[in-house]
This record gives sequence, structure tokens and C-alpha cells, in this order.
Amino acid sequence: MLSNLDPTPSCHKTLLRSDALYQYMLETSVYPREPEVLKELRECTSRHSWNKMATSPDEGQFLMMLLKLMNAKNTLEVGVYTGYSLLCTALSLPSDGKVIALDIDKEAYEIGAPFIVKAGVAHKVDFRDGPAMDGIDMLLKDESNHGFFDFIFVDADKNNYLNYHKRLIKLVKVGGLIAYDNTLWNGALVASPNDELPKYIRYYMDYILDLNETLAQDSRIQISQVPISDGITLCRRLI
Ligand SMILES: C[S@@+](CC[C@H](N)C(=O)[O-])C[C@H]1O[C@@H](n2cnc3c(N)ncnc32)[C@H](O)[C@@H]1O
Repeated sequence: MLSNLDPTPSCHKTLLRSDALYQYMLETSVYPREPEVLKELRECTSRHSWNKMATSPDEGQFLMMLLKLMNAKNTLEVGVYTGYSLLCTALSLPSDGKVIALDIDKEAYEIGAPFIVKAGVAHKVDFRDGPAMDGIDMLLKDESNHGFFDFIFVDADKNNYLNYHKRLIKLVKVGGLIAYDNTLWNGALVASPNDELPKYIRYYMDYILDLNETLAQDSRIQISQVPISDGITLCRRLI
């Protein structure tokens, strides 16, 4: 199931970089180190109409670095699409690691699933079809999941990010990370009121503004907003 909102602009670069510089970075330090199976998944996804939603390869490389540095073992992903970030995660976990992956779009997940199998990491992936809020509430019901996750990646319905945050802060362990994607929202956060913005950018903009302000005030977390891709805010749980 895919949303009706217009996905026109590329989320793969922030306004901070020129196209040429971004291309240079991809060709010099990202593509040469991108595992073959991720490349194949990216190429397969590029034929899909909503391919701009996929996590960019530079952001994927960054997530893989983070997961390795943290020795992450138990992770949760909210918003899978065809699974680029999911496969980055599964490739970075130890062989007994697990990623629970929540999405309402099983059809998109199934496009990427063969690449997860090909990579030999399917045993680490637990895909759960359905609204992410239900999946998260289900996890919360079991107290053994509280403070269980090393890393949580959130890349789904932006209007719910703050509702997710209220819940996810209980699921991530103290010292663990929640990463919210698209927190620079294609640069629209600083657009002037007269600027023409695609419908879906305008629709979610206030939610992202609210999220950014709320995270900045939340004393339970340390934050770092990283201007990679469309912006990712890392929240390390402190208490
Ligand atoms: C930006 S894409 C995720 C991209 C993905 N991380 C990747 O690397 O390709 C957003 C995804 O969130 C999913 N989504 C949107 N609303 C959702 C909801 N309420 N519950 C679960 N998934 C949702 C969409 O189906 C879509 O696949």
C-alpha cells in the first residue's frame, strides 16, 4: 500500500551540498564500499515508482558504521519500504542479532526480501506487517522488551514521530539510540511562506518542526542532528 502524497523531490541530499559535490562523495567513498547485495537492492528499488523514499547509500553507510560502533544486537526499524536500511542493519548485526521491522506495506517489503535472503541474513529479520503503532504497543505490553533495544531507526509516517517517541523511549535501553530520519525535511523547514512546496512536504512540515523542538527540550536524551541525506536526529537515552 502506497500513500497518495507526491514524492517529487529527492531526499538524498540536503540543501547543504551541491549535486556535483554529492555525486563526488558517492562515487569516491560510498559506492566503492557498498556491499554488492545492497547495490542490487538499490538498483531493483530504482525501478519502483516510490524509489526516492529509500534510504540513500551514504546514510546507509553511516547507519552501518553506527551499528558496528555500538555492537548493536537487538534493533527495531519503523518504516521498511523495500528494505535498504533494513538490509544495512541486518548486515551489521552479529549472527545472533535481530531486527524487528514494522511496515504497513508488505508488497514493498517483498520486493526487497529476496536480497535479504541472498545476503544470508534472513534469520536476523522479523518483519511484522501492519501499522507501526500497533506493533510498538504490542512490544510494550511485554515488559521484557522495556529497555531491550540497542538501536531503533524511525523512517515512517512523520505525523506520528512524537507519538512513537513517547513509546520508543521505553523500549530503547539506557545508552541506546533512537534515530529519526528526515528531520531536515528537504530544507522546507526554513522555506519562506510564499515558497511553493510539494503537497506532502507542506503536509508533514509542522510535525517535523514540532519533533525537532520537542527532542531539543527532552532531558531524557542526548541528541545530535546530523545533516546527512535528509537529516537524521540521533537520540541517546540517558535515563
Ligand atoms: C521512507 S519509507 C522507508 C524507507 C526505508 N527505511 C528504506 O531504507 O528504504 C517509509 C515507509 O513507512 C511506511 N509507513 C508509513 N506509515 C506507516 C505506518 N503507520 N505504519 C507502518 N509503516 C508505515 C511506508 O509504508 C513506507 O514503506
